[in-house]
Amino acid sequence: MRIVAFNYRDIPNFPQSTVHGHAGRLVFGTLKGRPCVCMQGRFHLYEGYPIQKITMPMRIFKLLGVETVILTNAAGGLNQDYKVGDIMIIKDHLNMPGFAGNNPLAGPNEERFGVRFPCMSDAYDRELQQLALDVGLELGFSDFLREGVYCVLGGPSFETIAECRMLHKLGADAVGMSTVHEVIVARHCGMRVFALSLITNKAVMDYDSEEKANHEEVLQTGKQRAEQLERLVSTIITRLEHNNNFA
Ligand SMILES: O=P(O)(O)O[C@H]1O[C@H](CO)[C@@H](O)[C@H]1O
Ligand code: HPA
Repeated sequence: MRIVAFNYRDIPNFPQSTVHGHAGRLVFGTLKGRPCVCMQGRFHLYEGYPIQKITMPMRIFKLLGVETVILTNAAGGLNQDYKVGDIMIIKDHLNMPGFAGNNPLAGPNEERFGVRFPCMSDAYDRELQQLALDVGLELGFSDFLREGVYCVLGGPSFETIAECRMLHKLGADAVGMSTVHEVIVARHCGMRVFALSLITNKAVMDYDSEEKANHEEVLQTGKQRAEQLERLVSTIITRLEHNNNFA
């Protein structure tokens, strides 16, 4: 397989990755014969970037002709049935920064990308969710494959116990600091979206608990499930309709 990779620092106006574990490269290649572009590292609000900068890659992908975006993230499990290592197909989201007016589409609307008031009730493509469930079953992943609601916060501090309890009551199954802004911009410009959370740690919900959320555990769980996540995503891609480019 031939790949061509660009360091983010060599791409004019591209943000830089500042998070440990994010390589900071844009990689072009083929996955099982399908052309794709892959971000090795994304951007977060807590890095200090304006929300429009965080999501700029989505519009670049649109201009490159990408039709389907596949997003993955690490997240803390709020749903008490979830275990560390579970993979959650995201079926919906809670956009907490958005409640406070921090939405990547705020400001003048870019009409060449999409409408002023885009619908978000269909943000996560239902056919792709079903495809992921089918592929998960085939691969023998059903025991650790879930479907749920992802909630984004600004970070970088992890949540307090009271915050975790509140988010769970509001209907969130997992919490993280990314993805939702990218989804909003990708949907605004009409790309299909599929997203997965790897439950890297359990959100602490109990004052008697000795557990503490930490980035090392997040990275470690990511490494442990990397191979299965790769198989799941690459098999999903092979089943996408022909001529469907993706990021
Ligand atoms: O959402 P991704 O980028 O996968 O990473 C998650 O893990 C980091 C915290 O450990 C935060 O960046 C959080 O958003
Ligand atoms: N909270 C927020 N973001 C996260 C977590 C968490 O517990 N785990 C990985 N990213």
